[in-house]
Amino acid sequence: MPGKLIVIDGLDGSGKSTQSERVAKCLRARGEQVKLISFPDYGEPSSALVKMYLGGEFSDSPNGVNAYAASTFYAVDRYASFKKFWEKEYLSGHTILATRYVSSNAIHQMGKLPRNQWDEYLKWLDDFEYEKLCLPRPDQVIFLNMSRSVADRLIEGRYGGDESRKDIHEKDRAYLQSCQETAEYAAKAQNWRMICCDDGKNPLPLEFVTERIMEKIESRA
Ligand SMILES: Cc1cn([C@H]2C[C@H](O)[C@@H](COP(=O)(O)OP(=O)(O)O)O2)c(=O)[nH]c1=O
Repeated sequence: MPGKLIVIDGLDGSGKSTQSERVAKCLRARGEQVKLISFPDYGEPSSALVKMYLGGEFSDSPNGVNAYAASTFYAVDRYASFKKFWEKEYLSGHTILATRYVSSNAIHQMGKLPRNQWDEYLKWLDDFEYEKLCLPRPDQVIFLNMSRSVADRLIEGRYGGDESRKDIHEKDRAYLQSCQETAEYAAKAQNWRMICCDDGKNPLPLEFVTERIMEKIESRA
């Protein structure tokens, strides 16, 4: 029997990786066999097109690469990761905890399209990644919701003010702002669980957010 696939997603700078590691620890402490995966899979050659895109080799602006083209770069990277690194564990009942997944395409690519094409895009994405590529559907998507201003500060801290280290998404504030809107739209359409991660000024304590995530995971059934 396949295991569980739980996705932790969120906007850039929302603390996904930190929380995924903390949640993996909690699940392991409960005796679950957990494999932690993360997308893009930067350490693997399958992420080459994603790196070219984020590095600005196709265009300086996210909008210079259309939503469908960019989505396929990420989807192919996911496919390679699934086949090489977690298909067996997933099929033999392990819990797979993914930092970002198909949901990230909805959040970060859909906004390149006019709003009246968002439903069509979500339908295409679902069909392409889950039906055609046969990637497993998540049992649960948990979205870490962090105000743009707080996330921006965390991103700045990460790069120490060095603009050149940011990818084309991180450099574009208007684009990042539009991702908040697409995330809220997709979360509603696809029944993601939203967790608020800041008090409007500062991030909430890590332990508090981890507890909220664990509550969502436990109340899944
Ligand atoms: C996994 C994934 C990421 N993305 C975007 C989100 C990010 O802006 C960018 C790189 O992801 P990531 O390195 O996770 O960004 P960060 O560490 O800043 O949170 O790629 C997609 O557009 N589609 C996807 O499927």
